Amino acid sequence: MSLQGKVALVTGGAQGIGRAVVQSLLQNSAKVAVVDLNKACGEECKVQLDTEFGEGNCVFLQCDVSDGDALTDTFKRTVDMFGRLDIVINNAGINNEKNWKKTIEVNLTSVIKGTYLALEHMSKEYGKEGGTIINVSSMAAFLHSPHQPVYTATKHGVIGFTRAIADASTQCDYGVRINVLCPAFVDTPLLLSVEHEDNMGKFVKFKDDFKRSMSKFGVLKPSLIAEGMMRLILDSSLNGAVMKITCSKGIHFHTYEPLSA
Ligand SMILES: NC(=O)C1=CN([C@@H]2O[C@H](COP(=O)(O)OP(=O)(O)OC[C@H]3O[C@@H](n4cnc5c(N)ncnc54)[C@H](O)[C@@H]3O)[C@@H](O)[C@H]2O)C=CC1
Ligand SMILES: CCCCCC(=O)CC/C=C/C=C/C=C/[C@@H](O)[C@@H](O)CCCC(=O)O
Repeated sequence: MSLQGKVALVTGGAQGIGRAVVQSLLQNSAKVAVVDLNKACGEECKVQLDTEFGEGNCVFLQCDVSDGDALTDTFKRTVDMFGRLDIVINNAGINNEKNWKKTIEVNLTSVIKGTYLALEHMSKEYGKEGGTIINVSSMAAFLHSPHQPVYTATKHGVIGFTRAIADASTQCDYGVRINVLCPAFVDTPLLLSVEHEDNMGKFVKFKDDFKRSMSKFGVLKPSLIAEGMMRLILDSSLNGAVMKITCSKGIHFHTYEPLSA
């Protein structure tokens, strides 16, 4: 499967799930813009990726995705540098129940903004050639964890927004497929946030329940999430799909009952 000639932008690409996805994209010969707030981690990531895949195939762009103007500029810089845009992964996310407004900005508002920017650069509506967008939600959208009410709300929002805009893409012939990916627990630095009052606020008292939940459901490897992501990128039949990845069922899709009158 070759993505030769394709250009991808991955938010939160410097570590965790985003980084695993960046590696898969490079392995499949895409050019990649690694977009992340963390400058040190992004620069270290770029050095390692250059060593593994050769210089000129990826770029690190520091950006806070919750800053709309900065995100707009980052998309423009990617297209200026690589000449086009074909794949956008809105992946950056945080777990912060204490600063819950920030959680909404990063996990939901920036996904909406990132989708609209992606459409400006890829949609036939704007005279572009089409492409594909994947928004990262979570299995938290299918549970109602008492330990993460706002995180959970943002992940529900990402699914609702993605399914609606995917329908708009079909109806208005954007030529862009838009899908959503919902992983269960994944072995990344994000999981450490449950230990900290700065992240969890008053819900930190539930940290042991959280850990029991991780033991019960298991913890996935980032490489499996990247595998799911590649399926969403390459399967041209998928639009508005809700991919779930869990230890018990692996990569599979959520099905919705058709609405009756
Ligand atoms: N790790 C897990 O168990 C699960 C994670 N997810 C979701 O997957 C996505 C990625 O999570 P992980 O890789 O686990 O997290 P992580 O914390 O390991 O990596 C997230 C990356 O996003 C970057 N980031 C954070 N805020 C940013 C901002 N404002 N602007 C730009 N970059 C920013 C961080 O610097 C970091 O490099 C998130 O949306 C998360 O909610 C979903 C389900 C499970
Ligand atoms: C520390 C904060 C980060 C939050 C991490 C998450 O977003 C992960 C939330 C994970 C929930 C995992 C649930 C897993 C459930 C499954 O094993 C299964 O029982 C659910 C039903 C399967 C299905 O419907 O496909």
